[in-house]
Amino acid sequence: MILDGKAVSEKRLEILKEEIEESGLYPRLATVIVGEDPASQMYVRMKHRACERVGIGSVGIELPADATTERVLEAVVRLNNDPDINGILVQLPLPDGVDTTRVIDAVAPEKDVDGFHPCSLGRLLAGTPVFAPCTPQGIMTILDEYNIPIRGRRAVVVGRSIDVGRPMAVLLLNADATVTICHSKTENLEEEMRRADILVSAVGKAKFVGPEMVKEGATVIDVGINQDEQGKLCGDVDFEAVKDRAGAITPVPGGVGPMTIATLMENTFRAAKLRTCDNTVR
Ligand SMILES: NC(=O)C1=CN([C@@H]2O[C@H](COP(=O)(O)OP(=O)(O)OC[C@H]3O[C@@H](n4cnc5c(N)ncnc54)[C@H](OP(=O)(O)O)[C@@H]3O)[C@@H](O)[C@H]2O)C=CC1
Ligand SMILES: Nc1nc(=O)c2c([nH]1)NC[C@@H]1CN(c3ccc(C(=O)N[C@@H](CCC(=O)O)C(=O)O)cc3)C=[N+]21
Repeated sequence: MILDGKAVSEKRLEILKEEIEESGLYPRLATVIVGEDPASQMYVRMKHRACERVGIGSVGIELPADATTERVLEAVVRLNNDPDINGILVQLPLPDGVDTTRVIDAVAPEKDVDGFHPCSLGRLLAGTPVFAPCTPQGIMTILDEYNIPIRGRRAVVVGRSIDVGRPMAVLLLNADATVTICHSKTENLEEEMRRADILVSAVGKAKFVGPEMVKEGATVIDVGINQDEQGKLCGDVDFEAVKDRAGAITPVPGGVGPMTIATLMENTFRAAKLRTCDNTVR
């Protein structure tokens, strides 16, 4: 079975659009992009388009590639203090000269719709999440939409980044999976991966996952965004070789990627609601 993330994202965006309309709120997202990396510019454009579609206002702050950390922090602080802004997203990666940790830490936790602030990650770990990172949260939505059982199942996450691997493992743990996190120092990686009922690959290498790493019938979630030899967009999973062995699998494109953006919209609406109805964040 193909897990159609694109279709799930369309459905969720339609529901969200109605919810926003009914709420009478006008949520607003600010994006911050530093430099002119074409991929980052494309992602930010996609986010702004999604905002428009569901009735979220958006503003884009663009800073030059040679902006200092202080300059980026200044922009973030201004957005923190702007009562018209509910959500702040600093597009990653930042240029080498900018201290990414300081910038992420500067985002007001109640506006941290990306879920990368240590406060958001800590809450997730504590089991009381407010904003979970969009990519792994979007994956949980796909699993839920397709009724893939998680409780008691063995989940293996390959990758331990702050934005994907770690929060993915915690979300699966919070949903009662038995979770293993693998990374570049893992011994017997293939053996670990083959034990997975739910295998999530967030590595960033084309054709990283072959059929020999996948248990028959496993659910395979492909987070990777890579280019193949022809320069075509592809995931971490050798899709053609794995798809018949997997019980369910996400394609690239059309799998996890669209869910990341849909979840960002959901988080931004939640940020707007939080401000009007409670103050549990911070
Ligand atoms: N679809 C979407 O919405 C999104 C897709 N992505 C994509 O997902 C991929 C991963 O992103 P991200 O987590 O940010 O990337 P990072 O580069 O931050 O993390 C990659 C992880 O893979 C691990 N790794 C690298 N090589 C191996 C190996 N040979 N064996 C086992 N583990 C390995 C690394 O281990 P170690 O920690 O030891 O170095 C690291 O933990 C990328 O392709 C990215 O473009 C990212 C965000 C959103
Ligand atoms: N602060 C921050 N937050 C992020 O969430 C963030 C980020 N920085 N930096 C980069 C990564 C990457 N990312 C993707 C979003 C959508 C698709 C997506 O929609 N992809 C489409 C294909 C798009 C195409 O045609 O290239 C798909 O997979 O079907 C992919 C990747 C968010 N990221």
